[in-house]
Amino acid sequence: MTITNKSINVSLYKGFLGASISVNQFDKLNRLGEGTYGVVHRAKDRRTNEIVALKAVRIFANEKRDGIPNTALREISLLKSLRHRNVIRVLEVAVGETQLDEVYMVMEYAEHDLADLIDYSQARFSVSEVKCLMKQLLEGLEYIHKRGIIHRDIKMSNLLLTARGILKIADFGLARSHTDRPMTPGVVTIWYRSPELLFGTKNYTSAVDLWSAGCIMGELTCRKPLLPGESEKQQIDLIVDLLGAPNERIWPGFRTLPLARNFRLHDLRPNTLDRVLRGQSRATIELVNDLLTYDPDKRITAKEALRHEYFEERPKALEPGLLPTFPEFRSFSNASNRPGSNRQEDKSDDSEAEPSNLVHGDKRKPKGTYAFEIDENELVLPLSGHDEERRNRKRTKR
Ligand SMILES: Nc1ncnc2c1ncn2[C@@H]1O[C@H](COP(=O)(O)OP(=O)(O)OP(=O)(O)O)[C@@H](O)[C@H]1O
Repeated sequence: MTITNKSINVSLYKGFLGASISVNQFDKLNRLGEGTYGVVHRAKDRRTNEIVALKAVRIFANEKRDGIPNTALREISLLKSLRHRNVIRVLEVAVGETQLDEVYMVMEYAEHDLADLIDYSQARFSVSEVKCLMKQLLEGLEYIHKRGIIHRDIKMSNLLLTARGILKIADFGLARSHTDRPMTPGVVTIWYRSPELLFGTKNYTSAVDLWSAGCIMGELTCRKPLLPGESEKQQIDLIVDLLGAPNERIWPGFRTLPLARNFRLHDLRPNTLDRVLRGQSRATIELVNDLLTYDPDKRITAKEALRHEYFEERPKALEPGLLPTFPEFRSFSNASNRPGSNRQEDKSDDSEAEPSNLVHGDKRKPKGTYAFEIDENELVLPLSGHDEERRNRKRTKR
């Protein structure tokens, strides 16, 4: 179904969304977070006692009059059609008891998002753990790209992680089926934004998600954001510092991009990725480089990346079930702050046989004591020193 209008009437959306149930079937437990398109709660399904994530789909006042905005419908219908282990599953759609324009997405629940794990638990992933996460991210991307869907907002906070180590790509609020129509630039969070978007292209492809994946891989590997720009200009400067300047030779057509003229790029800068990733294997540096290729047409695809030597060489990707768990984070996901994880420091020689610092299965108690109960509603905990970085990380579309 193609949606062309700004919104769709309530009378139509029921058929569009399929059968829906009342939101009263769910007990809200705690607030997980809030994105541009709505508040997300952890909730219990009264019928089954299953824990789910309940996302209220925000309907902006100006759109409310006409029914459900097509951005919401787009996300819901897209997600409902997707079935992949690494893509968050929409289980069903719930509506308000009396108001039909209150729409909630009932999603499978994932305990963490990677932004929180990095910011609050200061999770330090070993090589085989990073490989495990990257493999899952690329598998999810391969799946959606094969279906003509571009996510466009791949970032740490949109990568959820279940207690069983399964990475789930979430938040398709900005996703859109890939067509030949020009699309609006400026939609990927700036740290993970591809150069073609920064230079104002209107005809971008699924390659934008692979650039973001390169930034994620670099960040997980270096344990700090690779390109934490504060503005488009600074973002481009950081990219040029890291990779050297783009030019017509390595990126044919670059000069014709709408904003390319606005930037003075110094041609002689070398690519410094190997310096930034010092100590990593050649294959690691090569794959990040392939993902961070200026020319989107030459950028590696998800399918190709999965066949890269990086995944062949040792240490191999860990099985998801062997990823560390962060038990004290459970049920707190996305509260204002959280205690640290019970992971030990990464001693890491990345032995694939016995992954370090893991809390397999987990019977161990988290270190430290916490002055609150697990199922508290709307937890508000003290803020940590990571808040500035978190604010930036969470900062989104401009
Ligand atoms: N299925 C889920 N299970 C657990 N937590 C979730 C789930 N979906 C979303 N969340 C949490 O809720 C937060 C808000 O999610 P949402 O997708 O609405 O916005 P966002 O990605 O943070 O921001 P934006 O939509 O503006 O890019 C996420 O950061 C995530 O931690």
